[in-house]
Amino acid sequence: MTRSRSRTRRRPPAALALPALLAIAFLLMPLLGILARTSWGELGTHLTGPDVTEALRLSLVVSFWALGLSLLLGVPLAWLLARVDFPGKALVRSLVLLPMVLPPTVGGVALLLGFGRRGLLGPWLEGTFGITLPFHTSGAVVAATFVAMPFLVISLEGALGGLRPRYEETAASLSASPFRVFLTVTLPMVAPGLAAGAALTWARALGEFGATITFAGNLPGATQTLPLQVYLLLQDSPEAATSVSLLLLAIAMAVLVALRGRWTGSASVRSGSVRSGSVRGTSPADAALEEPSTLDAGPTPQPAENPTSAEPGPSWSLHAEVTGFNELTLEADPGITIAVVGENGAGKTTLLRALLGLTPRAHAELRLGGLDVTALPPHKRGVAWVPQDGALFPHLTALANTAYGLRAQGVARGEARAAAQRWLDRLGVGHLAHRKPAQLSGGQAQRVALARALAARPRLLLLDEPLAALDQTTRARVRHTLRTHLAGFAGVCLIVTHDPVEAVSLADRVLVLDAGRTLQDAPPTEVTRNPRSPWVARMLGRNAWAGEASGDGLVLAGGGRIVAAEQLREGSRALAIIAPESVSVHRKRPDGSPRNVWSGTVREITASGSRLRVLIGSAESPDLIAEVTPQAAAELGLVEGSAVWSSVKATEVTLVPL
Ligand SMILES: Nc1ncnc2c1ncn2[C@@H]1O[C@H](COP(=O)(O)OP(=O)(O)OP(=O)(O)O)[C@@H](O)[C@H]1O
Repeated sequence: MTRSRSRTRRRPPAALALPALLAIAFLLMPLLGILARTSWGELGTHLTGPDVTEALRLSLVVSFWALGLSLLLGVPLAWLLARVDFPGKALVRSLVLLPMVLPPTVGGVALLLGFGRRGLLGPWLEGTFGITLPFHTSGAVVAATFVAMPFLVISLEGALGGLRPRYEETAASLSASPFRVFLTVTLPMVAPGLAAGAALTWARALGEFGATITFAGNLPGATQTLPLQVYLLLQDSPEAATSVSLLLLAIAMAVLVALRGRWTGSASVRSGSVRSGSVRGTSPADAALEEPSTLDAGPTPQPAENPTSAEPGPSWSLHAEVTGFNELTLEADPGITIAVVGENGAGKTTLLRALLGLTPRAHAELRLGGLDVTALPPHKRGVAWVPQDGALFPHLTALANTAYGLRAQGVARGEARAAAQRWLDRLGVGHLAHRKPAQLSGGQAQRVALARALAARPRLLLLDEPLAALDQTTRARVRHTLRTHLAGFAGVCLIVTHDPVEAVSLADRVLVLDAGRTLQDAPPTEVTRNPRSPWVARMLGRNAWAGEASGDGLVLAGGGRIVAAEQLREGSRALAIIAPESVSVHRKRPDGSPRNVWSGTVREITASGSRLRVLIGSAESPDLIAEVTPQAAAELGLVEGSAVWSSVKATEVTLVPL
C-alpha cells in the first residue's frame, strides 16, 4: 500500500513525461481511428462473410504453424547463440536480425530466389518432395516464419543471457545430460522470456503481409490471409476493411493482455513461489522431471541409496593432478574432508571448476576410487557441486530438487522421490519437502542443497562456502548438521571457506592455496600451530609477522624485531606466530621477564565469544591482536585510544620457516 502510494505521489519530470504521453497518444490514435470509423451495425455481416471467415481460418493456421516452426528451430538457435562460442557468431546473430529490418517485400523477393520455383532450392523441393511453396499455404507459412522467428530468437537469447549458468552447471554436476538440463532447468527458468517471445512471434506472423504477398501470392483459400484480405477490401469496401482490421486488432490485443504478466519476466516464478500447496508431482516443471530417463547419460544407475542403511556402499578416494591456473596434486582417502582456503583470487573456485570439468582455465587429471574420470564430461564424473547460494532450481519443490540427481541417473520416479524424502528427513527439512526454494529460509535452502548433492550419490563432493549466507546462530547449527552428514559420506569432500571456524571444525585437512598452488596441506591443528602464510595465520585468528632470522629472533619485514626462544638459521625467512591469548596488555611498562615489549594504542575492541579482542597499533611493531577477559579489560580501563604496553614471552613466539 505504502509503496504504491509513494509511487503515485512522485511526479515524473515534465521533460520525460511529455514525450512519453505523446508516444502513447501516437500509438493510440490509429486504434481510436479504427474504433471511431467502425460501422458497428454492419460488423456482424462484415465478419461472417465467407471470404473473411476463410481468411481468418487461414491466418490462424498460418500464424500457428509459423509459431510452431519458430519454436522448433528458433529455440535451439537461441540456445546456441546464448550458450556456445563458435566462429562467426556475430554474423549468425546479424542473419537472425536481418528479417526484422528488411522490408517485407524484399524478404519476399529473397524467399522467391531461395525457395521459389526458379530459386536455389525450389527445383529440389519440387523434384524430391513435390512441394511448390508459392501459391500454397506452406509458402505463406514459410513467409510468416521468416519474418516472425527473429522475435523469438532475440527475446529468448536475452532471457537465456540473463539466466546464471550456475543452475545449469549444478544440474550437470547432478548427472543431468546437457539435453536434460535444457529441458528440465533451462527452459522452465526462461519460460517467461519464451512466452513473451512466442507471443511476439505469433502476433508478427498473424500480421504478416509483404513477404507473404510477394512470395506466396494472394490466392483465396490458400495464401490469402486476413491482412491480405484487408488490403483487398480497402479498395472495394473500406467499411468491411475497418471491421476486419478491428478483428485482427482485438485478437492481437487479447493475446498480449493474456500474456502481460509474462512480459515482466517474473510471473511464473512469482506464482510458483507463493503457492504453498504445490503438491508432489503436480507442477508442470515437476512433471518435466518425470520424462523418461532416455534423456540421461549420467553415471550408471544403482539402486537409490537408503541414507539410513548401515550397509557399506562403495567408497571413493581422490587423486587429482591439476594444471593450468592451478598447479597442484591432491590425494585423499575416502571420507576425508578438505577445507580449501586462500586469499581472494588464490584459485579456490578455479580448482573446484577444474575438478568439475567446467573451466578451460585449469585441467584436472582426476581419478575417483579406481575410476579415471578425466575424459568424462561434467555430468558423467559423479562430482556434485553445491555453489555458494545453493542454486536450488526455483521452479521445483525441495523434494523434486533433491530427487533431481537420482532421476537424471535413471532411477525410477517413486524410488527417487522416496530416497529424496529420506535425505530431506535426515537433514531435518523433510517437512519442507513440498515447498519451493523461495519459501525456504537461507539455512533450510542450504540443507536442501546439501541433501540434493548427497542424494545424487557423488564420488566427490564440492561445497563452495556452504555457510557463507547464514547468520551466526544458523551457521553454528548447520555446521553441526554438515559435520554429522559429512562423517557418513563415502567420498572426499572439498569445502571452500573463508571462515576459520569452518575450516578447523569441519575438515580433516586444510589446503591453503596461493596463486593457484599449494602453500600448505596439513591437518587443522598443524595449520593452526604453524601457519605458513601471514594470511592463513590471520584467518585463524593468530598474529603473524614475517621477517628474517637474526640472532635470537626475527628482524621484521616492516621494521622492529621480535625475540623467540627457538632459533633458526641466520638469514632464513620465517613467520613469527603469536596467539592473541599469549599477548599481555598493561597500562604501565611491565618489569621482569618478557623480552618483547612494545608501547602502543588501542585501535579497536571487539567481542570474540566470551572474550574481547583488542587491536593494538604501535610505532615499534606491526599491529598486534591481544585477547583478554572482559574483567581484565575493565580493570585496565581499556577503551579505544587508550595508551598501553603489550608484551609477549619469547617462549610464546613460534617461528615457522617460509
Ligand atoms: N573467467 C575468468 N577469466 C580470466 N580470469 C579469471 C576468470 N575467473 C577467475 N579468474 C582469475 O583467476 C584467479 C583465481 O580466481 P578464483 O575465482 O579461482 O579465485 P578464488 O580463490 O575462488 O577467489 P574468491 O575468494 O574471491 O572467490 C583470479 O585472479 C581471477 O581474477
